[in-house]
Amino acid sequence: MAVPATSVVVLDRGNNTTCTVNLHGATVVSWRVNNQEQLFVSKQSVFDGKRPIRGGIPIVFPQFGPSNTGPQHGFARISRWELKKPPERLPTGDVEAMFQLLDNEYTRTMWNYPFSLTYRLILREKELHFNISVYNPGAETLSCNLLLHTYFKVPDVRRCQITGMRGCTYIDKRSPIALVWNPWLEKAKEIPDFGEEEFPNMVCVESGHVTSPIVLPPGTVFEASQILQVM
Ligand SMILES: O=P(O)(O)OC[C@H]1O[C@H](O)[C@H](O)[C@@H](O)[C@@H]1O
Repeated sequence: MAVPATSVVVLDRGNNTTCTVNLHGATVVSWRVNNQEQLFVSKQSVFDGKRPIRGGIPIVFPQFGPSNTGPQHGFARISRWELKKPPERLPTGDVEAMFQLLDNEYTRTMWNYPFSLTYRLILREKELHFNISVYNPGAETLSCNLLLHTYFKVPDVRRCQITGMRGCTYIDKRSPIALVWNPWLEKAKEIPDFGEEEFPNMVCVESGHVTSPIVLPPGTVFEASQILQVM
């Protein structure tokens, strides 16, 4: 049986509140709350099961940025993930699903370590909860980055305010926990899977562990979580 290049899993909470996950990268490609889309996906994004999806929430692992041995931002966003637990309604009415990525021949060519990544999503009435964990089942210590590269859909980035950064040191490009990115016009022109007229409609607020590596001794797990909420 032919396996489709990309396929999606939908968490449906009712009341036009849904979350759609593409198994290519376990990329959340849509989050609708009362039918209002919250995430940006470029019209130029290519769904060929090879390239990363340009938008939604790609998962950056095992490294942020370029690498000598593998693709930019790692292979998790271009690997096909398994659906570990299909969407299930919880007693609260919320909907939960789980995804998993294990090391395989392909990942071993770029990063020769065993690992298990587990991604758990819970869709609530106005919130989306993310839990992601990296487990090291091997005998060697692992060192990696992990980040959720969230592309928010906004009416006009030039009129956007991102709060909660007060007191943070501003470093152009990187910070240990949160990164804000928009290509703006010139860079947008250079990105093949991004329309140059689209930059006002998105802003990435990325949370993760990128400036220093996550160090995982054998048999240990690193867990991170993120909650998105519509006010
Ligand atoms: O084009 P990509 O590989 O998806 O990377 C998109 C962007 O990701 C991050 O936000 C980096 O800080 C940017 O430098 C990079 O351009």
